[in-house]
Amino acid sequence: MAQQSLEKSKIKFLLLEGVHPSAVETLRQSGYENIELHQKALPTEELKAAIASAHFVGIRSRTQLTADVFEAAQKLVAVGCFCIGTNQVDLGAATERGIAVFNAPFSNTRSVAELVIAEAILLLRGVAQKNAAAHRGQWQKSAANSFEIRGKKLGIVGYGNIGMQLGVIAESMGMQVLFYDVVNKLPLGNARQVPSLNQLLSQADVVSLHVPETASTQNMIAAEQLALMPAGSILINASRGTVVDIDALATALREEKLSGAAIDVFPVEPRSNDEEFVSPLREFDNTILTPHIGGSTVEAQENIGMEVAEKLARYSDNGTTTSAVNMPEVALPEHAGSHRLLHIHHNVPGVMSAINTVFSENAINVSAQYLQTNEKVGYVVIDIDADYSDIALEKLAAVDGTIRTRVLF
Ligand SMILES: NC(=O)C1=CN([C@@H]2O[C@H](COP(=O)(O)OP(=O)(O)OC[C@H]3O[C@@H](n4cnc5c(N)ncnc54)[C@H](O)[C@@H]3O)[C@@H](O)[C@H]2O)C=CC1
Ligand SMILES: O=C(O)C(=O)COP(=O)(O)O
Repeated sequence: MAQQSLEKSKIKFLLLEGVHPSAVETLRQSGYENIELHQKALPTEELKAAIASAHFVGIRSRTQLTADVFEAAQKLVAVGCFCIGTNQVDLGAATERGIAVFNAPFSNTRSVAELVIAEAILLLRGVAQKNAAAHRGQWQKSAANSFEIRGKKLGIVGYGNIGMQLGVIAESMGMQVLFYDVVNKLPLGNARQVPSLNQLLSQADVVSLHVPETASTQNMIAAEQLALMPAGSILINASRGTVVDIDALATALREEKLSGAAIDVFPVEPRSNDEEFVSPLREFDNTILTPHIGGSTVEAQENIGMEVAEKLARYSDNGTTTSAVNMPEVALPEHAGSHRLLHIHHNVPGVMSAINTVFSENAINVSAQYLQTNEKVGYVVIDIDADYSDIALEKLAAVDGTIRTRVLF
């Protein structure tokens, strides 16, 4: 597919799921006015209709961008996930179509870590069930089974940006921090990496999950793993709903194996605030259930809005892919005075030499060239004299292995 440079007024941004107004403000400051905003995720058919004319789409965790949806999105250049997780996007399908996907890898980590600390304190004090009882008129003043977090062991599964931040805060409050991760990680403070999930589960008073949704994390915590946890321990999940077998967790709570749980993400989540929340966990007073709000703070959403909108605007303006999750990363200078060709191709032998032949055979002078590849895709950016960009775009689009070309004026 070859795309001509468009005037900014013609470039359409479709922003879904109530992304923060800071995103709109950032896009406007970059000169983009054609912005369609929706406060909710759209049902699939409406999504396909809206995305058909969009060059950029902004989503959060709810909107599923499947291959089928991408098929309807023939003009789409890039996706902005205004969140951390990108599991809701079929990244393979996006890459095959040369659609860059961006996210906000840091902006809501602190919000998640703070929520987890709060939940650990509330659950160790039995506040969830005492609060529920008080709402029913029962007065449960007692110190039985009520503990400080100081000195307790926190087991973090997935020691990435959130897990590490959580560990630092927990340690400053006197907790001992253990973590399990598939990668060897530098432990911050006095945290200690343990070699297996089972070792972590068998000794932690509080287990908190911070892994992404992948095949390896699917039902990572099921009956067998719950059985390893010490009696009276606590499970917190603010990662993805697929990581915990929710029926097994319900059984562990019913059998009073765990003294409580805090769950923010669910295998099936309501599509909007108007839909009923259905879960086997609703019956348990000692379980804090939150509607996927780990990253939903004013601070996080405002920062995410600016961060992801800036990435989309930069990619639109000059082709920069810094921090794209599915494309080779290229940080580009401005290209005043020249036209810029962007070429995304399958990373197979012969494509670069065919591209260079286009310029040598047509006597087109290249003023700058930038290339990055990952195992699947190559991304080359070529600045040339304005007079030659039409012919170069046409010839580049015909090179074998081309996924997408675009020219920027
Ligand atoms: N509840 C909410 O609102 C939010 C939920 N999240 C979720 O939290 C997840 C984690 O976020 P970050 O810490 O920023 O991600 P990250 O990518 O920085 O860290 C994830 C860590 O998990 C590890 N990991 C991956 N597979 C593993 C496995 N099978 N076993 C053990 N460790 C494994 C990785 O090596 C990495 O260290 C996100 O992917 C997202 O799904 C993120 C933000 C808000
Ligand atoms: O950042 C993430 O991965 C989250 O889960 C937050 O999702 P949200 O933007 O609140 O739909």
